[in-house]
Amino acid sequence: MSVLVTGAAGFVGSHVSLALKKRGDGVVGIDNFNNYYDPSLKKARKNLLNQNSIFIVDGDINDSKLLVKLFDIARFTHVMHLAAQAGVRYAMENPGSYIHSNIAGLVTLLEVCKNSNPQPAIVWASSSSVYGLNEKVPFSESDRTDQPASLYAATKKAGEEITHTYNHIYGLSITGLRFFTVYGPWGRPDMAYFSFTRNILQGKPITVYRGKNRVDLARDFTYIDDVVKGCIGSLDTSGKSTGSGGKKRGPAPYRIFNLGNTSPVTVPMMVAMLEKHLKVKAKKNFVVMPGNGDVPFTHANISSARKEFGYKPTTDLQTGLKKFVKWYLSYYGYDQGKL
Ligand SMILES: NC(=O)c1ccc[n+]([C@@H]2O[C@H](COP(=O)([O-])OP(=O)(O)OC[C@H]3O[C@@H](n4cnc5c(N)ncnc54)[C@H](O)[C@@H]3O)[C@@H](O)[C@H]2O)c1
Ligand SMILES: O=C(O)[C@H]1O[C@H](OP(=O)(O)OP(=O)(O)OC[C@H]2O[C@@H](n3ccc(=O)[nH]c3=O)[C@H](O)[C@@H]2O)[C@H](O)[C@@H](O)[C@H]1O
Repeated sequence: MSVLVTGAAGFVGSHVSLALKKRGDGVVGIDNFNNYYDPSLKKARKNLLNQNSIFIVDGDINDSKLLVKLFDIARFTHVMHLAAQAGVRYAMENPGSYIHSNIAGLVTLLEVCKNSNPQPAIVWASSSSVYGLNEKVPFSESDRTDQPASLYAATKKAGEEITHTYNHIYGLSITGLRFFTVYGPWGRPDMAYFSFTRNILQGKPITVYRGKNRVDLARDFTYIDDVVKGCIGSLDTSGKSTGSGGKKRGPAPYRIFNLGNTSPVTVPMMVAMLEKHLKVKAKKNFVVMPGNGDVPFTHANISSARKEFGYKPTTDLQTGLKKFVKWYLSYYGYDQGKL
């Protein structure tokens, strides 16, 4: 297959690009290298991809002319759409960036896909955050998703509805993947496991959020290699888009899958694992979860993805964090000035 990976200099995008290339697929990346977190980490991921003969175009998914050019040259059969403004809490600081990338950028990309020939099949990243404050766990794809707790979640939910209309009207094959708190080597510095590691090594305190009545928060942390397998399984089973030149010729698949780990771990337990691997005790400040878009827990039911493409996560949090810490120390050393 010939795949356009958007957000290829990002955490998940860089891993998926490398895995696709490794098995022989054609891969072209696009990323705008924004400074939501340290762009030098994105550049380092780009260098790694370049060394593996993957080219990343420096551009924005809102640039339709650039996208049309890329589609004309590469005639993509698939799009792995991972470019987005991620992060739950940052939405209160910079709401516009979520609209720019997750809504406007998505529509620009879909418009270009709808008009191209061949019309690609699209697999894109939604989020576990669409389950909002649902209390029934594990979360299944058919559960309600109309009560988002953050603007980030609202834009991902909107993405699910927007992609549905492009499937319905133009016959685009669409697969939305609800990732659950993905972690691992080359990860995102804004995420808790990563920023906690940095602070612990620097001897700085970490803030651990808790629910009311001191209830611990929990996440269905999912290791990057498992998520990559899920992305590739989705691409391989995505079927064909059934339109061309903007005209639908028949029904195309519209699918949504949870890609989680099915074994939630509390945040204090995650911190204890980091302490063990770093061999340093954390200075923990427990704070009641501020009303900033966080949800108390996540837990995926993954039976749909298992049935459809054999998705089966194999890395538990303890093992995955060990691999993350090993990477972190080799990348940053003990010179914490880089972050
Ligand atoms: N990592 C997780 O825990 C997690 C969980 C659920 C969903 N997701 C989703 O998975 C996808 C990948 O997440 P990630 O963790 O790799 O995040 P990331 O921030 O590392 O990667 C996203 C990349 O997209 C790029 N980008 C953002 N806006 C762009 C635009 N307008 N044009 C071009 N490039 C743009 C960024 O520069 C970044 O490199 C995102 O859609 C995210 O919302 C991630
Ligand atoms: O699956 C998703 O859909 C989302 O996954 C991820 O969000 P979250 O699960 O919120 O990850 P993350 O920030 O690492 O916080 C982890 C835990 O640490 C707690 N947390 C966080 C920060 C802090 O300072 N203290 C703290 O206790 C915090 O309360 C939480 O309980 C992605 O970032 C996001 O892009 C989105 O896609």
